[in-house]
Amino acid sequence: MAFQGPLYIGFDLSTQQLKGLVVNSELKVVNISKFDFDADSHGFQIKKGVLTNEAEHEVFAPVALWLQALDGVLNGLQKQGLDFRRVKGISGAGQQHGSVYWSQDAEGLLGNLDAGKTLEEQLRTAFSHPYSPNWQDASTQEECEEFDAHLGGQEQLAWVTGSKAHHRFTGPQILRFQKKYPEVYKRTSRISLVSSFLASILLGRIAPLDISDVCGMNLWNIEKGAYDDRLLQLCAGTFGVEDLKRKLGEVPEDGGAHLGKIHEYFVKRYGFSRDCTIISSTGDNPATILSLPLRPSDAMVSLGTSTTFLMSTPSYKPDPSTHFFNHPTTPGLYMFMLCYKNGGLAREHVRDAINEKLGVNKPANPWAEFDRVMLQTPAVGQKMESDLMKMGLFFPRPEIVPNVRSGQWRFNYNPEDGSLKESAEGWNEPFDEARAIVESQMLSLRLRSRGLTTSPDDGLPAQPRRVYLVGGGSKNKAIAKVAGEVLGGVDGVYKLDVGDNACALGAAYNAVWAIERAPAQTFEDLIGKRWHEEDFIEKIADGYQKDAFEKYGRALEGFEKMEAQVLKQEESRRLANK
Ligand SMILES: Nc1ncnc2c1ncn2[C@@H]1O[C@H](COP(=O)(O)OP(=O)(O)O)[C@@H](O)[C@H]1O
Ligand SMILES: O=C(CO)[C@@H](O)[C@H](O)COP(=O)(O)O
Repeated sequence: MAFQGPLYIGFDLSTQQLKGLVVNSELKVVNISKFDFDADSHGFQIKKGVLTNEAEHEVFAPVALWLQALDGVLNGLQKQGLDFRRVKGISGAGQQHGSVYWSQDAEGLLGNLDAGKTLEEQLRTAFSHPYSPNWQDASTQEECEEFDAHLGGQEQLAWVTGSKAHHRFTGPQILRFQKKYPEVYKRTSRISLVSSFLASILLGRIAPLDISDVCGMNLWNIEKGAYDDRLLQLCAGTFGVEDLKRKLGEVPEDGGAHLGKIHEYFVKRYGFSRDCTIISSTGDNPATILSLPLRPSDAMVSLGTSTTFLMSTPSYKPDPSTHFFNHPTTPGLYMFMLCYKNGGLAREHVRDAINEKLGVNKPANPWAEFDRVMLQTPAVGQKMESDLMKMGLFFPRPEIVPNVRSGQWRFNYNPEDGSLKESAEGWNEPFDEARAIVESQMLSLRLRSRGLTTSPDDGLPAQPRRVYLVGGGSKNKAIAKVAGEVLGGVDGVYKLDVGDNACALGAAYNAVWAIERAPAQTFEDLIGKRWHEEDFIEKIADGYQKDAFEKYGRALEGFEKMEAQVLKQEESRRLANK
């Protein structure tokens, strides 16, 4: 008879889909089920998982969509024959910063779910507001300015909360919500993050916020390990700090906290055991660093809808252009993060323009031409050393780092004399843009992470030891090749065997650790002992190559100047339009 040991589910509630991934105690993946929001949902006018109100730069997602998706994923696992009785623990990961506003009826409805109905059918009135502001939202410029000013400046806010104010961060979002919909805010009984929303549904009562994900709000004082009352005061306005504290609830210190047993709904409808434990759910990026025993010298690049760069580090060095979060499982460690809005969708724009120009219609692999053209294009578009370097910024959506409006900028840079000119002269559009967009994204990562990398060996420049690619784009070996040339990584560029499911895998590992750990055993220790590199990762590209790394080092100087010039131009434009 087959091994009948315990199983663990990790959910990933991201921008464009919900995934459920099942592992056993040996960390092997046994089932995956996916619900694609655009393709598989019904009744929502969403595009790429979200709705937009361009006039106010709002981006938001219908919460009911996620309820439909959760039943959808569980149905999918059931069809695959998963024996739900074996599932001992469930953890999850949610797209970061999004907030869910619960109505006064929420606790009653959650506690009395009827297994004969879908979640969507019975929880429609559990929300005081039907939408969750999405991380791509850019409607909170005014609120961000208030947050940054409140503690004396961006540096101070970054020092206290790990980040300066960002449009998508939940504190500025709640402040705007509270001002825009005061009556709804008043009627809101609780506020969840997307991660704790997911845990709440599984528990059948409102779950606490997670110790790492709470750092994505601009409200949590990382050093004190508590909400910062000054920031809560700003956020809550006339409604007061105590009311907001009640709405947000407690935050357990333990990222592997056992929140309680799964609700009867899931026992009756899907056949879960009553003994199945719900573990704290974290943010999608914190969960991603849990998909392997990451060392402080390694870097992860998540090529999802957003591009994120992640490191686990013992040093807390906050800066207005980066993010620090509490590590999701290990006190004393932090997660360093860079986050870009213009990741996968921006690359898709270039891909589609190339396919259109070439008259390629609905190809089996939509990335084939993008990859071919990118690999044929020389680094920074320089056919000869004496050519000018081509570089640009490609932002179909307003960007986070640097904080600029949507737009495209193309430049020519002369590394010999350091001169830089905004010009598309010599650019063969859209073909040169395939390499330029990937280089641009990678150069930005190298620029902003260099303070955290160290020299891996005598005589080698500071760089990551390994670069792990995860997320949808990690399937792409051409992108991996350019990533290695720009970022380095002496040990090479790797992808996880689970491909674009790293985030769900990290959540599942969190559940394994939370249930099976010995007293005081760390996540790294437990997962490290069970993790077999040869089974779980694949080297897909070389990392450090001296000549390429040095060339991109020269390009980096031009890139930094280019960003500064665009920011200056934009500032003048903004002032002129005031
Ligand atoms: N072969 C590929 N090459 C490059 N990018 C890809 C490829 N396959 C998928 N992607 C990108 O992956 C993105 C989705 O990534 P994923 O991690 O699944 O998304 P999410 O942000 O919802 O977690 C898509 O926007 C797409 O651009
Ligand atoms: O805003 C951030 C991180 O700060 C995003 O990374 C979101 O967490 C959404 O991620 P994906 O859906 O792209 O995985």
